[in-house]
Amino acid sequence: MRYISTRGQAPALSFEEAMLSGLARDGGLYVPETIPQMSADDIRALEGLSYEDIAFRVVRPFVGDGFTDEVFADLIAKAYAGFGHNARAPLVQLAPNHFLLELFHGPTLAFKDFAMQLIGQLFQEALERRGERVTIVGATSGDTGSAAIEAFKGLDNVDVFILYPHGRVSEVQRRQMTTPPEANVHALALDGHFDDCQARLKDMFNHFEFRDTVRLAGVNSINWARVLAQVVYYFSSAVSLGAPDRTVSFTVPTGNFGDIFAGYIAKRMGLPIDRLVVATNQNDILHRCLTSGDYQTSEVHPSISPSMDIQVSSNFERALFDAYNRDGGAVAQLMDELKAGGFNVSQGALQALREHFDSGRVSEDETLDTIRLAQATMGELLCPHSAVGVRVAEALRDPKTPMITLATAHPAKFPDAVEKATGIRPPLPNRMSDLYERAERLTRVANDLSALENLIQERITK
Ligand SMILES: Cc1ncc(COP(=O)(O)O)c(C=O)c1O
Ligand SMILES: N[C@@H](CCOP(=O)(O)O)C(=O)O
Repeated sequence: MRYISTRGQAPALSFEEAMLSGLARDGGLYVPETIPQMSADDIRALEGLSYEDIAFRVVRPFVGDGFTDEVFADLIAKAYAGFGHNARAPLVQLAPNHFLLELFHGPTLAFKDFAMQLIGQLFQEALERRGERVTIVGATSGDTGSAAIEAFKGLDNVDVFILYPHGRVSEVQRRQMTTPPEANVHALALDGHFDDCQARLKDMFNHFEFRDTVRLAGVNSINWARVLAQVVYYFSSAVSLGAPDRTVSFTVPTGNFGDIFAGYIAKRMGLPIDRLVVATNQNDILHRCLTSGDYQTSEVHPSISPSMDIQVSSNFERALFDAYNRDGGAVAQLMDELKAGGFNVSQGALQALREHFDSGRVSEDETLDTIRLAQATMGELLCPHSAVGVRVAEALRDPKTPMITLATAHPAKFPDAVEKATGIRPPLPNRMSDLYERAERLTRVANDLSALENLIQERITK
């Protein structure tokens, strides 16, 4: 299995090389050259298997021979052992034919743990075998950062630097990043918003001297392994509702487009998915683009679903690559236009995107109202991101097709919004109930590439 860049100029890599590299050297994102297929019988055979066994069967064909079957199965087992629910990703029924996929039972209470716990294991195994060390730099609007720190803290062959937008993440998210005492963890509070963090991260990848000196690696969803690990719960949930003999749809609270792109990969592999619905908050560039074809960035407006306060949606590039018939030159040109503010998707490509994706946008008041209603009518406490998903799903779903809405974070990560809507302040699980008493450690940083690079080089634990 080889991986190629969405901009068509970087060399093709193996799974392990693509995982350890992160961004391709032409600025593009790695995608598999071909998508492995699962037949209806292959999918039917997943019924009744554990989450770990499903993960093995879904992910294994993408990985190639870098890991033996035995080692790979062992790494999957270790990745999910710390989850607080036996099913790992349980389904809860919200209404007739509307289900909530709870993805917040991992160690940091957000869906990011599904991928981050697995790639933490894969990185460790690959780095030890190669005798290498890496510097991970991540950009976060709150959840990727905490999940990455949890997965990589204390490892000898990794330093992990997380850039988060100062003042724009929830207190729980910030404390999850700033309280781990391990010396290889560095929480950097950047003056700017998430898009600035992500842009500086990409600048570091495109600055080859720095990239090679620190042996830069990325664990954002620019890393293909992150997206791949998220494909699994599309299979596990659809199968438990009757796939492949029953078609389902998904609604996904969306920011960087990584999670919903994983659903698209599941569909391309053969999972019978009807619609993939993009649900955005007031930062609605994806909804505007899927509606009009116009992908124009504008100011980021802080919201009560802060993890989705994103305007430059990184993985949309992967979807565009397919929509433009895998023409890397066309994608590179769009990404150049994006630097000047935006681009227009061609009619053909827009039609190709609409074959799979629908979209909806939710205001702040509607988000609060949905949290309130879900609690009042179903006793279900939703985090604001999940509420955005539920609202859009209810508006757009076809009552005859089961709709699965992804619940991407635990309500206790966003207690202010949940309390405002319901009067209930959701408590943190026992294992992190002392989070507010732990000492914090962070560094304020300017939105300045060379200052950031210098700081990282000084801080790397040798
Ligand atoms: C809780 C939560 N929901 C939804 C999203 C959006 O996911 P994606 O960026 O993969 O579209 C994020 C951030 O990524 C998140 O942290
Ligand atoms: N919402 C994310 C933003 C980064 O997304 P990623 O999936 O590309 O890592 C976050 O919580 O950090």
